[in-house]
Amino acid sequence: MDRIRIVGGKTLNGTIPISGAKNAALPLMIASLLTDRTVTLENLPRLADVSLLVRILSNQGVDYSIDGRRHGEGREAGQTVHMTAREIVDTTAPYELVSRMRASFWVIAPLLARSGQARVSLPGGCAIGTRPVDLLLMALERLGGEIEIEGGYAVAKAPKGLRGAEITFPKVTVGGTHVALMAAALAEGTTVLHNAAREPEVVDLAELLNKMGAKISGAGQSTIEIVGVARLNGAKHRVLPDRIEAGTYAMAAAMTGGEVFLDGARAQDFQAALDALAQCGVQIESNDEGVRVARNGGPILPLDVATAPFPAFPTDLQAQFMALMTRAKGVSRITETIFENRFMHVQELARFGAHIRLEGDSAIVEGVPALKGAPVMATDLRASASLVIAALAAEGETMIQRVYHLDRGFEALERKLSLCGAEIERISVGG
Ligand SMILES: CC(=O)N[C@H]1[C@@H](OP(=O)(O)OP(=O)(O)OC[C@H]2O[C@@H](n3ccc(=O)[nH]c3=O)[C@H](O)[C@@H]2O)O[C@H](CO)[C@@H](O)[C@@H]1O
Ligand SMILES: C=C(OP(=O)(O)O)C(=O)O
Repeated sequence: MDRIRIVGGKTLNGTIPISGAKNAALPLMIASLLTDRTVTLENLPRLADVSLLVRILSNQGVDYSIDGRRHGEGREAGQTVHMTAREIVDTTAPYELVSRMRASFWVIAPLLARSGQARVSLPGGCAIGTRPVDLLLMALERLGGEIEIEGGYAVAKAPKGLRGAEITFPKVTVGGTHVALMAAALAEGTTVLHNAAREPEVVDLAELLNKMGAKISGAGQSTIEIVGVARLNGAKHRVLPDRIEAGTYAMAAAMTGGEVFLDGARAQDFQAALDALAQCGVQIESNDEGVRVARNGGPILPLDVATAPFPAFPTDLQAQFMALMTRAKGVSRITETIFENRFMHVQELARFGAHIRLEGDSAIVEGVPALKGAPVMATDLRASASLVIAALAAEGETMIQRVYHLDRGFEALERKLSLCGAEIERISVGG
């Protein structure tokens, strides 16, 4: 199992190319099941989750080819994938694969919409809470799906096809919104989603679906209207830049000091996080090309933040921000409102000498003058990123174990950071 070794204390300076977003790439790939024509996705990140989803989709009948390799000056070019599901050969998505990744459960929507049936294992994913799928199933049932849970699988049928409906989500759900968009795109009649997720990844999926011939309006707002169509076509689409990757490197640069340009990042996609950094004393500038983040000498100021659905501060940057606050000049309170168990990083950050105590859904972080390197263990994807950020600023050596969590969502992390001056290497253990 690989480990990552970091010797802290170097400032970060340079340019970091931002990859395509994992959380956009996954639903975009799944949308290829909705048509017998070719869906081409550019700027696909090289991530473990993407490879796993390719395996799941190919079981279901998606033929794929991938091209595009690294080019020029150390920049990532992203990959281009062509996906064609001429026919659905298997409407089952098995436990062995779906239990490893939350988003793969979303295949239930295109399978049901296109084939009238689906049998999909209940999902897995990061251990950050119970993560039920009741709202996803509620949306499909509102559209006419009949669903039972049998042997750990959601077994869905739509013998009379799907039909448009009014769907009100009692809670904002990204996955629920993705599933409803895909199913409603091929339903008969009009669907209106109320209290839909407004995340940029939802907008990206709606854009692809519209290029495929869907009639979706309002994506990015709380109310989305979908006029169903009988069939969808192929299309070409570029995966949007990863706002969580960009936010993570912004926090890394804020932590170490220095100046980093996040090449390709779109400030509007993570404005709440950039605003928080600005309040912590970090200089932020953005333009059409990307976002510049700098902290030259001044202290890190403490700040209270609470996670909430977009456009508020994202839960996927909570752990990274907590790492930054461990070095702030004062006390900050970080409140997690999305997932009930997303504080696994607290006990690992304590190994660096951080002072953090939990009070219900909040972490109270008392900044310390210095962190010290330590052996630590990654517990989930974004928690792992928080350990990298702490290690970059800690005195001495840190060894991070279980880095397969990082490989789910950060493309070429060591390379991107070392090109900016970090002392970081991957140690492959056992070949
Ligand atoms: C692959 C992907 O895009 N993952 C993201 C997606 O996850 P995901 O789509 O799983 O997250 P949701 O937005 O659905 O979850 C939000 C909240 O709703 C709850 N809920 C959700 C569905 C449901 O049927 N019932 C229910 O109660 C969840 O437990 C959670 O408390 O959005 C999360 C919130 O921004 C991010 O942290 C994840 O990185
Ligand atoms: C929680 C995450 O991913 P997933 O929903 O795939 O578990 C994440 O991207 O931070």
